[in-house]
Amino acid sequence: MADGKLDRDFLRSALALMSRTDVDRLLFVSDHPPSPTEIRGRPTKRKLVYAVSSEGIANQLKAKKATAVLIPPYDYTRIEKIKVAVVAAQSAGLLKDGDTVLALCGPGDDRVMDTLVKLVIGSEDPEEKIRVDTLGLPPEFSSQVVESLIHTAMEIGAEGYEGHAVGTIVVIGDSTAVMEKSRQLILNPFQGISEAERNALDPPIREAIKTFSALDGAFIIREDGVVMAAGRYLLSMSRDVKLPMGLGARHSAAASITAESNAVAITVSQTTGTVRVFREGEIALELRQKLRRV
Ligand SMILES: Nc1ncnc2c1ncn2[C@@H]1O[C@H](COP(=O)(O)OP(=O)(O)OP(=O)(O)O)[C@@H](O)[C@H]1O
Repeated sequence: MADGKLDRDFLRSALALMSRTDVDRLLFVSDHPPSPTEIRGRPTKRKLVYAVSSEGIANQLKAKKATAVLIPPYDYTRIEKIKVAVVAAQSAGLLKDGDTVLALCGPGDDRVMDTLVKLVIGSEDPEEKIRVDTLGLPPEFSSQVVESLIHTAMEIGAEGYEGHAVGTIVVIGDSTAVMEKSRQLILNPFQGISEAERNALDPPIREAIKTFSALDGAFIIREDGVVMAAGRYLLSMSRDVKLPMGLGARHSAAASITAESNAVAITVSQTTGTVRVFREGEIALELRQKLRRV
């Protein structure tokens, strides 16, 4: 049976592994950072990256010269939380291909850490269950745009719209081709708004995306975050896609558009709330929810 001492020893052992030269980063995925006494004197604390779900905690850590990234505050499984934290750290430029990362997290509110995962960024090993590396975005993409839209998708999956589960597709990049391969289903709510005022990097625009996710059709977004349209029906029906059984028209349309263009598509399943990122006709990242709130 676990007791407090075992938990403390587990944490200490994980922190001790950080000092190995073949470990590049330790991702500490929790809103409860270890106490200063646990960290004090560890020469390798610069390898520590905290992934926290509140801006307040992130700011406190940054004030202490620690490195912190923000992840959405939803109750995902441990592995999903680690995946999101890795995406956030990658997008902040804290991880690079080939880095060996240890990620620590726990269940629920993460007071007790009980899971330690080792992963290599960019590894193609099919045995590796965490495939965040395969996102491998082309250089024209802003990882900040993609990451913030993944977070928005997770919020849509967790919260829905006014208590109802909703699903949606967000297509990012290669927007001229994507517009050609889609048609308008409803009036485009973003039409007539200047480019500067419809960028998904702005929180109010992401809020608008959450609201409009209740409408039918897909969002089309340029690499730099400018929202080109909402309510688009994707016309692509590529045979060149790999989809697991059980996924329907929405996921197939998202996979197809990425097979037929250089775009990336993020889907939120209305049925399960699962967020998937598609690239080149395949799922590159899958984030399942532990508990649905709607
Ligand atoms: N080609 C398309 N372009 C844009 N939206 C689409 C397209 N095809 C389907 N959808 C949207 O997906 C919705 C759900 O379709 P379906 O149930 O077949 O998808 P699914 O892949 O099983 O996804 P979910 O898990 O959300 O149910 C449709 O009502 C429609 O709003």
